Amino acid sequence: MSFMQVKDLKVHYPIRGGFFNTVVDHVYAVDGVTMDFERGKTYGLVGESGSGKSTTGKAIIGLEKITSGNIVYEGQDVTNSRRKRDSAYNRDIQMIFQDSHSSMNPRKRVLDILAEPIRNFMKVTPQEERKRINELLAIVGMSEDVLLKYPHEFSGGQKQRLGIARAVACNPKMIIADEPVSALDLSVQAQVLNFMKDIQEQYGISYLFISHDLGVVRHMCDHISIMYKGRFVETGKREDIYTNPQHIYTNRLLSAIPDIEPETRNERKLERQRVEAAYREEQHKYYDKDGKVYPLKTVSDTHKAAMSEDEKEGA
Ligand SMILES: Nc1ncnc2c1ncn2[C@@H]1O[C@H](COP(=O)(O)OP(=O)(O)OP(=O)(O)O)[C@@H](O)[C@H]1O
Repeated sequence: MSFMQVKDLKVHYPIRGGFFNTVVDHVYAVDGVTMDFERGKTYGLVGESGSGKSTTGKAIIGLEKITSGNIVYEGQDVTNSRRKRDSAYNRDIQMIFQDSHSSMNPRKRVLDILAEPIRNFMKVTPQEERKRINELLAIVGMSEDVLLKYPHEFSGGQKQRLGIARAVACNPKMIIADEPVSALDLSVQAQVLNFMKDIQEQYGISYLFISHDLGVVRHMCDHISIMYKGRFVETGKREDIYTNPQHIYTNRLLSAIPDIEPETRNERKLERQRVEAAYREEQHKYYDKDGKVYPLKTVSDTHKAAMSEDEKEGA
């Protein structure tokens, strides 16, 4: 049963121009997308750069103005109340970004970064606030020493964990994760993704997981929409998207995933080496009109050979 629906969401940015700076056109960044979110599940939003994924996430949380469409949360239309600072919706729906560093105030210590959402949304005593901060530290597996540190003192993976701790501070129902691991090394990516999954299992959080990478999404998502130029070209369960993609664009994204099975990877590597070797060899050959092969060393040799053939013909 879904707890939140996004219906026919559109975000169009006006393009201004001309002498009077009037609206001459629009960027149709999001052009009519519909989504259903279920408790404890992960909804993947995948597409190439510029397809409208981030704008969708930001529009849902209230960081972008919606042109038309609706967001219904637990039966209430919240389309216009998303920007109210203290609304239940804003407490329940949180967002984490690719670059957690720039989403944290560099002049604030971890203590204040974690305390901020608690003060905004929980209305608790200072003792309760401190208790919650300690709980958050336990969730991310960090000691109290980190509380007096600043964001720049942490590695990328640690910062992303802190970003997640901040997002879960007020027991959200859903986290919108916009490319949460794409700035991290591969090994750290896996740690952060597993951490997100653990939190989901423990607290029943739903994710809207935004990524350009179908390989990463495969590990995380139950349901996936493929976005292209502001629209969904395909939506379905994870298994269906991976085993039976319907749209050519989905196929293209799938073919970009490096294979993770070691044997297949090895076979692919050998095949690639064979193709590359054959290609290199071809580059050093010149075929005349009758299919006779001449060895060539450089590209200019190719021209010379071709020219001499022409000269011969002209003679
Ligand atoms: N404030 C804005 N004004 C005008 N156009 C914008 C604005 N923000 C985004 N766009 C355009 O909207 C389209 C969708 O951008 P968006 O950032 O949502 O894509 P994306 O799929 O998240 O890509 P990326 O992964 O590169 O962020 C792009 O063409 C982008 O240039």
